[in-house]
Amino acid sequence: MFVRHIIRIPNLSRGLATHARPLSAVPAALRLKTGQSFQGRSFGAEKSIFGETVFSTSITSYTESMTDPSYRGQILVFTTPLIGNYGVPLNKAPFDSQDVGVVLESQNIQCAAVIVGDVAEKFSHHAAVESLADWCKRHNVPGITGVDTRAITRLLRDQGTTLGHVAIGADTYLDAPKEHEYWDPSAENLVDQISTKIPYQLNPSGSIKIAVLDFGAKANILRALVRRDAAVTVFPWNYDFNTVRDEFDGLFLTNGPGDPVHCMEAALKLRRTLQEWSKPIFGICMGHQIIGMAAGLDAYRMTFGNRGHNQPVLALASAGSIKAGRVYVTSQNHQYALKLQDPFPAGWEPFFINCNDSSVEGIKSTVESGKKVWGVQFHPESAGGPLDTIEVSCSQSIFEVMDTYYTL
Ligand SMILES: NC(=O)CC[C@H](N)C(=O)O
Repeated sequence: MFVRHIIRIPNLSRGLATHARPLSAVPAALRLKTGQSFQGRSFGAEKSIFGETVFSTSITSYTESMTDPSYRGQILVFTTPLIGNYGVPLNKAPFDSQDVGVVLESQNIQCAAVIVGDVAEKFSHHAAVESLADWCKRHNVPGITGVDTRAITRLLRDQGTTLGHVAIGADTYLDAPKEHEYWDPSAENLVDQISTKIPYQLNPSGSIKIAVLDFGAKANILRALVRRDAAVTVFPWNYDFNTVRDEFDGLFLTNGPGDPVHCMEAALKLRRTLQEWSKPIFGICMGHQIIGMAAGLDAYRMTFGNRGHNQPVLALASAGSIKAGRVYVTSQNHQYALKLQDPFPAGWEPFFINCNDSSVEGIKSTVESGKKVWGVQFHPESAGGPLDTIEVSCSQSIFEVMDTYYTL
């Protein structure tokens, strides 16, 4: 009996530590436009790139963060020292009417590069099929390991998000780029590069019809809608929803990369929707910023933004299962925020506020306005991140907006 039991143990071998290919000793350096430089070793693609250097305080979910389209153009520094220890899963789900066909947040790695203190050369997870280094190599994304990410983070916290150059191999011996050579992703309309070009549908036989404006949607946002049996139609970010709005029960605006000012066109179209349409509208992150701009609020660039899965937000109003005065721990990834102005535009009120920096974390239409509109700066759909707001906040997404304000 005992022997038989032991013989079965190899079934568990997928969960045991797996050795990835040993890392190369190719030198690598992160050079910041402000002059500082950090030397380390290359992993992933041996290719030098430019980008905007940001840090994330998330402890897990490097695979979800790296495939989140909102990280496009960014050099992502992880403050957690050991990254890669559970490898990378096969990023494929059945591509059918229910799903966009991935298990992570999009098909590709979206960030421009990753910077880690110590990349794991061994990985261990039952779903892992490759190492972080091999995954980066396959996607032509460079990484640097062996740098003091704490020092980089302290710098970025003081001087703000900074343009950077990831130099690999021979490039590390060359002079740092001149100031004007640094590429600034926020000057481009990144949303236009990533948004779907043509409308498509998920779960067409769903019981409630939701239109989604795609600014660079994380897959889990679409899954969250389908899971609640929505028939989801995903439109390009600048599609004029006003031309089809009679066919829908609700409108959802997704997350997305870059400066929201490039999407002013969408905010202006939404302004008309807000004036003429009274069905529920809900937005996450970029979607929330677009709703705010349509309502007449300004968006501004924060010093270093908020990226991580441990951001506390205070609810200022009660609505649905949200209780005023409660703090919720949330997942975030943003550089811009809506300006807290006093008074708020007529018919609107702040909904959540960040406990660390007092930035606006949510807005909503007032009950008196008769509208049913919410936006949250954080990611209630939480992939990755704490599940706190999945249960208790507006993460019930547009459905909770609907439940809160009217019965379907
Ligand atoms: N995750 C997002 O949607 C981010 C929104 C916007 N690109 C920002 O950085 O603030």
